[in-house]
Amino acid sequence: MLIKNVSILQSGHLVLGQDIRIKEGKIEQIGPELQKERGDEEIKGKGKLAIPGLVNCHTHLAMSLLRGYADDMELMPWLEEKIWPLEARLTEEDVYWGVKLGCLELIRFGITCYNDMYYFPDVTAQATKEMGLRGFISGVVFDMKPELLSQVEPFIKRWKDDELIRPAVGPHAAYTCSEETLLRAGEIADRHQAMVHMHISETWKEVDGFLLSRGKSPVEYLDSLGLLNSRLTAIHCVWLSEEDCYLLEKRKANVVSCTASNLKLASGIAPLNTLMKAGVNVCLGTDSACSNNNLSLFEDMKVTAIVQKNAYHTPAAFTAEQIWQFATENAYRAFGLNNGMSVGANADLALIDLKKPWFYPQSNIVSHLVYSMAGGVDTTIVNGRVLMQNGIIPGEEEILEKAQQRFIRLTSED
Ligand SMILES: C[C@H]1O[C@@H](n2cnc3c(N)ncnc32)[C@H](O)[C@@H]1O
Ligand SMILES: [Zn+2]
Repeated sequence: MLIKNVSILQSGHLVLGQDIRIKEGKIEQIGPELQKERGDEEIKGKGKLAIPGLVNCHTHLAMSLLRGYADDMELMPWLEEKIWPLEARLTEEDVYWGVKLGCLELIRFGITCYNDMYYFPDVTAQATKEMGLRGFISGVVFDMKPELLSQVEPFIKRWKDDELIRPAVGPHAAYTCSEETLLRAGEIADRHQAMVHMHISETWKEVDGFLLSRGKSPVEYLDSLGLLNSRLTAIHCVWLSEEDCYLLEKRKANVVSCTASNLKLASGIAPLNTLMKAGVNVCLGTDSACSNNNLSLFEDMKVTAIVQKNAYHTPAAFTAEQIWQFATENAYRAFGLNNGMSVGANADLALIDLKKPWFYPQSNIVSHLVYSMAGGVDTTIVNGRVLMQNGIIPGEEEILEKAQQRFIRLTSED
């Protein structure tokens, strides 16, 4: 495949007139006027910017079915009164179509890889594979459904050799898993060198509860169980002490901020500047479409930037370049992905139409991507396969209809 005459970013500057050759899922060559080889499919890149795909580092993709279902509530009543009762009725088919609906949205926002935690992880993995995205999929584990713990290792074994799916372990949170469950989840992950995906210190009530009952913050408690390491994605981390930040750095854990979701649930604002100063690898996730309520990292990049500036009382707290790194390079580091606009990297790319008013005047493009971007991308490619071209995703109509039907079935008993 040859993407012709496209613009790319080099050290933040726009370089026009580049061709990108993709072979066997990798970027093989980048440069001006590459020769078309026989059988090369050609994609017209004129007027477009090619970016390395974004990574959404925290999702519950199937919850796209519940968009708009429970707004304007705090986390625990939201979970206990609305979400968990409804999830008790979820079937595999609901998850299948919910994930596909979520994949459509990821593709439209130039996200080529995502980190998910949910029920029926085999179904999530299967639907993701059919949609063509790269996914780190964790089977959720908590004590409300004790059978989940024994299901996670067989799930990892079934998917561990897949090209695009990386199975992982998702202990839901320290407040929903016993010490025993957390230790078992950690052992399974260690045995398979799998990632661990966990909600940590999301609300003040959670942290306060741990300080009172154990005399430790959730981060300190999880460290005492050996769960903090470079294979951990610590989601939310809103209520951290400075000591927590340094401990996360010492253990090389990755922190994923879900700024919009945290704001919408009124959970608070994560101390990202303090984490950055401590040297922690910070990434971004949307959380689910039921608490965000979309899966756009462009929106989360902007919200994160402007909220952090206010939290630290200075617009200098974060630059557009730093925020852009959260959604790209930092995420690639967290998941060990060889992504980027370079030869040999995974051909996980998105093309963005630059002929839009929000990209003019064409000056500081990274600033435009973080602060001005509206709408979605034009074309999305994962592992060298085109998932959307010029805004068209094959099969989209059916997925939208099926998602509507599943939602009606799910909520008919409410
Ligand atoms: C995987 C499990 O996590 C729940 N879930 C969804 N969003 C959040 C959140 N912000 N915090 C904690 N749990 C959440 C899902 O509803 C599901 O029960
Ligand atoms: Zn979550």
